[in-house]
Amino acid sequence: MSAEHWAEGVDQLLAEIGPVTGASRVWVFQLMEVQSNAVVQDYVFEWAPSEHYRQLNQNRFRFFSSTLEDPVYRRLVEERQAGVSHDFCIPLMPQGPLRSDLENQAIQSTATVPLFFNGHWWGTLGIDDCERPVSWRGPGLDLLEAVGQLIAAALYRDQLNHRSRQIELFHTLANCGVWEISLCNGRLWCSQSLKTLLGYPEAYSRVSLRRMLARLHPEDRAELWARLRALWRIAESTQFRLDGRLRLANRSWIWHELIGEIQCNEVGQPVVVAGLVLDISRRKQDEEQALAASQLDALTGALNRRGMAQHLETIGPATAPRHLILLDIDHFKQVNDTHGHLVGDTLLRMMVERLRHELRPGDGLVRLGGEEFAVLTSGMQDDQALALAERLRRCIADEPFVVQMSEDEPPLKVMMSVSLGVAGQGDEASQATNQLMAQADQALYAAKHAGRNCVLFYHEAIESRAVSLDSE
Ligand SMILES: Nc1nc2c(ncn2[C@@H]2O[C@H](COP(=O)(O)OP(=O)(O)OP(=O)(O)O)[C@@H](O)[C@H]2O)c(=O)[nH]1
Repeated sequence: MSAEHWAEGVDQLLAEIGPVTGASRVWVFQLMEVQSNAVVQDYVFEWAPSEHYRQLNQNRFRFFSSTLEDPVYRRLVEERQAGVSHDFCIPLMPQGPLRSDLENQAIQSTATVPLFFNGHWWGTLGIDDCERPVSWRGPGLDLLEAVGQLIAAALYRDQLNHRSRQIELFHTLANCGVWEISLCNGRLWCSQSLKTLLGYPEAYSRVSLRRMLARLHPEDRAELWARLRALWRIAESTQFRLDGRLRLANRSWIWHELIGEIQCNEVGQPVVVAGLVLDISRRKQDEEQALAASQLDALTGALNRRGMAQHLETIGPATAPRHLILLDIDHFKQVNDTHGHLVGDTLLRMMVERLRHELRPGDGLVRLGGEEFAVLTSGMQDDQALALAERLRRCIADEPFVVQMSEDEPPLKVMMSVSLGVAGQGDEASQATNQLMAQADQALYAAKHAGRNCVLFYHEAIESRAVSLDSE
């Protein structure tokens, strides 16, 4: 009987034994509920040689309830629950409700076999003969019992198939695999979905633990061992979670969460480690994007102060001279006052674009706030940093910004300029960033003082400021 088409299989089976027995009807009732004074059943399968004998579609057999008030019927039910088969030749039955009920259905003889599933009475397989008052005991009942066992086996297989389909579906939907390692013999078992994920063919019999661990990123493998060793010492059933990168069939490293449980035997010895592997690449991507976004200025896309701290951490303690260029837009208030804040915002964005073009990928462009920016560079000599600052000044001042706010209005041409102060860390790699910032700020202040739209290096700034203070 095909387990995939369990119901069709039962229909076919009934249709095969029906003609062989010459019966008027072969049927299956499914038990719904045994109440204190009644049994509720449903008529679920039927074979009959002609329409005349059909009962399945009659409304009275839909979830029909049979009372247990009749002691004969009550005993019949108790015996069915105990797995007993029955056969009745109706004219030979004692008078009573059961006989009347069978006579009302024009049954002359009948045989029934209880169907068991998971140790419980699941339903009843029956055969009715409306023409012959014969005894079904012997080969007839034996055949019915064999068929009953086939149906129960098919039911069981169907449920197992159903469960394994559900589990595989769950694995697929949840993007997860299941594994289990026996600590007694080091054997690994893994689910079909995990094998597929790792690129093993469906029929592959066993993935070795060594191969599986080789798929885990070396850093994460070390972390896994450290965790397991720590848990080992506690020696009690306990769970752990670890984010790790798995190398998949396509050789890409994909973030997964390993959720495992150490199971101990009765004397507290770890015997099994089992768990799940969940694809968390989407979550990791979202986290990385959120982190990156939290380090960027929302208006211009330049780094914000948090991003600047991260950038400084990434380049580490400077091995090569590091420079900080502070840049402040000249008379930006006037720009806002003349053209409005929206135009001001657009100009800020366009300005950042222009500055980016002059920078190398490793340089950090930071919006410190308002119309003040910083550029962090490393690997340059003082004169190179000064030249870069000068290029930055020119890229803003030399060309007007063309702003098209709406299609109905002509484009605006806005000239802008910036003042810049540069400070260098020189060979003193230990110089703190805020000290560098303070020096660049002094240079910027001096550049503003010197008439704006110019670049001053920290030392020059001091001198020029001294000169200008002298002349004041
Ligand atoms: N459109 C716009 N304007 C901003 C933003 N942040 C700050 N500003 C404006 O930038 C202007 C800064 O003005 P000030 O500090 O007086 O400086 P300034 O007019 O550029 O003059 P100097 O720096 O002395 O050359 C103010 O009008 C702020 O409103 C922003 O995000 N968008």
